[in-house]
Amino acid sequence: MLLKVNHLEKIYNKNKENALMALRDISFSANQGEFVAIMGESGSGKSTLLNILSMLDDPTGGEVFLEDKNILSLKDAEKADFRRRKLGYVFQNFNLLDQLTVKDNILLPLVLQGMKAQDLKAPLEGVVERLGLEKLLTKYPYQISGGQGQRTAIARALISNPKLILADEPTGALDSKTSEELLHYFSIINNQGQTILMVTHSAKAASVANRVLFIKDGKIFHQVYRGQESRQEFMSRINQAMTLTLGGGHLD
Ligand SMILES: Nc1ncnc2c1ncn2[C@@H]1O[C@H](COP(=O)(O)OP(=O)(O)OP(=O)(O)O)[C@@H](O)[C@H]1O
Repeated sequence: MLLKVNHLEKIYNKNKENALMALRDISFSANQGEFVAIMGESGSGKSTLLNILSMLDDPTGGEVFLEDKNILSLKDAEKADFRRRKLGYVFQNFNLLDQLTVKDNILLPLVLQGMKAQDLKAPLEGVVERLGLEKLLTKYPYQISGGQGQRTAIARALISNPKLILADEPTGALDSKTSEELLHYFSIINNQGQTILMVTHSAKAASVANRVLFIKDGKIFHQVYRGQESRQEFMSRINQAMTLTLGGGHLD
């Protein structure tokens, strides 16, 4: 088991008048190599969950294990190091730095880890080849398209060879053609063994995952597995499950 989440609870402003329970009893796990999508309506707790898994925020209860390590028990210095080595991030707005070239953006996580210049070449070449970025390396983020920016962001997420990639609405700012391109790359890296956890509003995006978790009112309401279904079949099942999740229906 790569990731194990046990009874996660998050109460914002705990013990205050305006306390709000954003996550109430979230438990799930993910195997190495799985591609899990997380869906749920606005305010259901998706970002809260992702922030906790990203180690940017602490829960008020529960446990998170990554490779059998309880990430919530780490001290701050260990936490920063663990995040850099084990996790990769892809955000909706890419978060590329405009003052750095594509190449330097991709290398940033390794530079922050303190890796020596001569050790950067091999990992750079690996991700550049996987994502077809050879011709873009000397360009700046404002000189490339949205899809190219998102591919750069994936390369940056992959370069430290993370155990888990966390993606927050990665197609949110892309048109449908570019979204498909991004999802195609996600599928490729997943087929190569990369574990991915992706929050999305889009059934189309979720349909490239192996499994979709539906969150409602801070709890996991339902999950669907793709199995042997075609992407189209899986997408229609995701849409049905989404309707039930939104409509407050009961599931068997
Ligand atoms: N820092 C915070 N302080 C207090 N309440 C918060 C905070 N962040 C989120 N919340 C509340 O927690 C609940 C869950 O929010 P969250 O952002 O996790 O939902 P979401 O599913 O990601 O929504 P969206 O799809 O709109 O991004 C919401 O009711 C939200 O208002």
